[in-house]
Amino acid sequence: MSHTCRYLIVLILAILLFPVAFGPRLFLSSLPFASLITRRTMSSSSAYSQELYIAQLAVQRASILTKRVFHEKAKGTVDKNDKSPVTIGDFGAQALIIAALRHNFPDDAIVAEEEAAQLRTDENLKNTIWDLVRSTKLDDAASEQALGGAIRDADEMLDLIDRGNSTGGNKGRIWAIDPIDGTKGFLRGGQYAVCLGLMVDGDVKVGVLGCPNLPVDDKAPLTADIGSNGTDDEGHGVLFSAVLGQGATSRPLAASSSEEGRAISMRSIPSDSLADATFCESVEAGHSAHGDQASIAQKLGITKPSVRMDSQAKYGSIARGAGDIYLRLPVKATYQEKIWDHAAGDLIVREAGGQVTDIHGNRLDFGIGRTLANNKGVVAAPAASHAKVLAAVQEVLNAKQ
Ligand SMILES: Nc1ncnc2c1ncn2[C@@H]1O[C@H](COP(=O)(O)OS(=O)(=O)O)[C@@H](OP(=O)(O)O)[C@H]1O
Ligand SMILES: [Mg+2]
Ligand SMILES: [Mg+2]
Ligand SMILES: [Mg+2]
Repeated sequence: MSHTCRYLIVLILAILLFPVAFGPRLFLSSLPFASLITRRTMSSSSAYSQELYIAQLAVQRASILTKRVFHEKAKGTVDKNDKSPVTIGDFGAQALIIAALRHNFPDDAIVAEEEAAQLRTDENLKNTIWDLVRSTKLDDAASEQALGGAIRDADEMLDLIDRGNSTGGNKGRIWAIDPIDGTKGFLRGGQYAVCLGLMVDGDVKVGVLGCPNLPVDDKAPLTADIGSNGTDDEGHGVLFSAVLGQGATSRPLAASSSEEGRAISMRSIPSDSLADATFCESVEAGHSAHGDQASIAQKLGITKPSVRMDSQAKYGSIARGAGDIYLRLPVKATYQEKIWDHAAGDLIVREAGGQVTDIHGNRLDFGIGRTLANNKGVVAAPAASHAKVLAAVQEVLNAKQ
């Protein structure tokens, strides 16, 4: 074998073995769009890793938009048919999340809270939202590219918002979006959450909650937070995530996508010492029955006052042990809870060691449409004490009949 031939063989072997010797991450990082490629390749080992990655980025980007609305804009509040408020932040965040999902998972169905009908007849409102949407981007260009980049024009934005009109069900892949959960809290400067969940055949597999006004610190004490906060300072903004069977995590909402989440878990409180527990409930008395909830707490020997906060921030807070129990007892027998108000939070709490059921003890059924028509109310607690909490719920409700 000639020298040249030997030299060529050594060179070819060196090229082939380089990635093995120095690790695929190093090799891939030398290619264009490196962070995107490494992220996709390296995280593909666990189930739903790509869905989680995109969902986290989409929620981060939408949260940037909602914070901009809070700080920079008149909120553009309009009343929906049911008299609940919706703001330019709700529409804009929904458009951005759906754009990211359509780019990455074009065949998936989407159930989202808002619709574009009002924007189609109000040019001013449409243009204000379009202005926000087209100018809201993630700082990191590779992450922005992973979400598919900019939406083409205002009309495409309206069509994207209306892509969230799936009827839901228990077949196939369906995303549930609440672009701003706790809109009233958002308007008050209190708690709100940007919520995204993926259901497959009716079962929630991935859940992500962006909570811009919760403390980053998982150990921060839970305080009733009914407004005037909206500080958005250094210590606020947390992203909760969970994948079925893989646990739940939290990380700063402003963190880069390469930052690993911290594992979170519910406090383990023995069912015979619930007196120390902290329970959370809605701020709005029209959304859950404060009186019944107070009676249940009393029955359980809970002495601390309830912590009232808006939105699925309640699920995130109990999942990281800042609180323990979330009670949402129906005010009106006819109200059907919406799947986007619970999908992400339900999974995050269960993956953190909790149990979530309705007042009858049934798991929430996300597979029958846009609402939880098979369920009434919500009872979320650490798995070991859920039965005791549920018994107290039923005693109080039965005594009323
Ligand atoms: N009557 C009734 N009963 C129960 N729930 C209702 C009711 N009406 C509205 N909603 C939904 O409540 C969502 C707000 O969540 P919370 O109740 O947890 O927060 S709040 O304290 O009331 O703001 C809120 O979500 P957003 O609209 O996304 O803010 C509503 O979907
Ligand atoms: Mg709403
Ligand atoms: Mg909601
Ligand atoms: Mg909402």
